[in-house]
Amino acid sequence: MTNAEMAAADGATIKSGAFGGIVLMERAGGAVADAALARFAAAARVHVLCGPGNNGGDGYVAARILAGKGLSVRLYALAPPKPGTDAALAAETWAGPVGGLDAFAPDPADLAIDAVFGAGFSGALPDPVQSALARAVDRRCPVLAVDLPSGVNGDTGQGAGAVACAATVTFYRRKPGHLLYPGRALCGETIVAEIGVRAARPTATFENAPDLWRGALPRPGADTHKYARGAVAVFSGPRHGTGASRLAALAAQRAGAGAVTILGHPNALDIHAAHVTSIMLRAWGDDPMAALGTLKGIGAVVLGPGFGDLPLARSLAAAIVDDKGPALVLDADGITAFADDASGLFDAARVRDEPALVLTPHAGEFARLFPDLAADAAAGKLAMARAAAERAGAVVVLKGPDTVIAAPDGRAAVNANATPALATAGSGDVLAGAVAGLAAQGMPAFEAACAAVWLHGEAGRASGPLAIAEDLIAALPAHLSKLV
Ligand SMILES: NC(=O)C1=CN([C@@H]2O[C@H](COP(=O)(O)OP(=O)(O)OC[C@H]3O[C@@H](n4cnc5c(N)ncnc54)[C@H](O)[C@@H]3O)[C@@H](O)[C@H]2O)[C@@H](O)CC1
Ligand SMILES: Nc1ncnc2c1ncn2[C@@H]1O[C@H](COP(=O)(O)OP(=O)(O)O)[C@@H](O)[C@H]1O
Ligand SMILES: [K+]
Repeated sequence: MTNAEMAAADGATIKSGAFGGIVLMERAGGAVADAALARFAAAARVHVLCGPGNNGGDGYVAARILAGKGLSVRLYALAPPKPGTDAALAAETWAGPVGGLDAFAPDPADLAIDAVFGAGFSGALPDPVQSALARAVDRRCPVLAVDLPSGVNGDTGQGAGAVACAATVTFYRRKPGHLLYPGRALCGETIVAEIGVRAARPTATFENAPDLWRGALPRPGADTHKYARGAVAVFSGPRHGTGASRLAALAAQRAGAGAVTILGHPNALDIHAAHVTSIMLRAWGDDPMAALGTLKGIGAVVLGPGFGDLPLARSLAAAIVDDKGPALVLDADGITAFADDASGLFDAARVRDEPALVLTPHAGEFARLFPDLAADAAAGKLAMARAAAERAGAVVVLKGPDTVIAAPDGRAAVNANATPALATAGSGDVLAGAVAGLAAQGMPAFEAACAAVWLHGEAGRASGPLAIAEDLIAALPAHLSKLV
């Protein structure tokens, strides 16, 4: 849930009359105290740092409960809570002294509870907060964050001045800032406490996980045949650049596509012929555009990996999208080909009722295609991908350690199962092929992209830290077959 979605859920829960905000705050503070007792019961002292908002309110509650359990608790406030708020009510229940943040002097055997800022924070961390948090790090005192490490923006994961916490207790649902970097790394272990919030309405933001797309996975009927099981075409690069397209083609097969064809110049196909067996090869001869005539019956096309010829990539992609042809996964050179002007491609893509274009940029490619969106770094990766998807009429897979998948209808998922094992040449080609393989089997583009990103992450985990792209392909089916 984004901050706004969470605030709406909190508000709706309170408005429903079941219980007031102070009850939610008591439960939130109680969950923080539980986490402190479960993980840091041996702490010599517990230092609770409180801000002026409701995040601070949770801190006052936790401090009271922990003191009641016999722990040695000290409390420091950046500023008193605003009168009339739940936080002010919570602060009244704290009977002990309240120091300023400058009095906070932690030791390694202590625990610090960071209840300075949570979902309501934006902008830059005030100096006294930054220096207090830095003291905890310098003094090797573990920090337990309430909702978010102070300074981390719940919507973007950005957090200048925020420090790495041992654990973070958040409420009801994780926020994008718990999954997007650097926030994800700063949170440490993330604990989600229920506290009784009820969702106001369906949300559009998800952690990418099988529940989101399992129902759309292809399940071939008994009467299927190889073309009905999904036909994919992959455009080859030139003679000395065939590997990337082969990786994509193999990944499409391993994602279950029944018939995969590599299209290319005869020179390039000679090289492919020495490598592949069940993949079909089709030469385009002197007129590459004639290859488009062979796309009849094809469900999804991959264009871009190792392709090389940017003007040709541009012509082919534009023709496929203009003709309302098969789903098109545009990757690598296919994206770069539209760096100067993608508006025609996007106009054609937006005409479709259901998105049939999938763009799979890494950050550098994204900046080529959407320079204005990339320039507004403060907006964060989630907002960037959403804006790009809407503009392009495409599913946008903005890759990286925290890949975001966004659809033109506003849905977006943040992926959290990838490991650095995926940072290996050809890994993106495998992903592009897997998206096409699933899309060709009839999965809607957003679900196909989410599923492929997740399966790619699982394949990386299963293949160990030294995986190469070929290993990822081999590891795709095990994870897919567990889900169908
Ligand atoms: N009913 C609710 O809404 C619940 C809220 N909860 C807690 O409430 C938190 C959200 O509370 P709030 O909305 O009050 O927000 P926060 O407590 O996160 O922060 C808001 C306060 O910080 C100030 N602030 C924001 N940015 C600042 C900056 N750059 N420099 C200096 N001051 C800044 C604001 O003026 C405001 O006083 C959640 O993170 C969670 O911990 C929980 O108690 C559960 C229930
Ligand atoms: N540090 C990382 N942690 C997790 N996943 C990563 C990391 N770095 C890259 N990836 C993933 O690896 C893939 C790399 O794709 P790409 O940059 O297109 O590489 P290539 O062009 O070599 O195939 C993407 O799916 C990306 O999300
Ligand atoms: K906090």
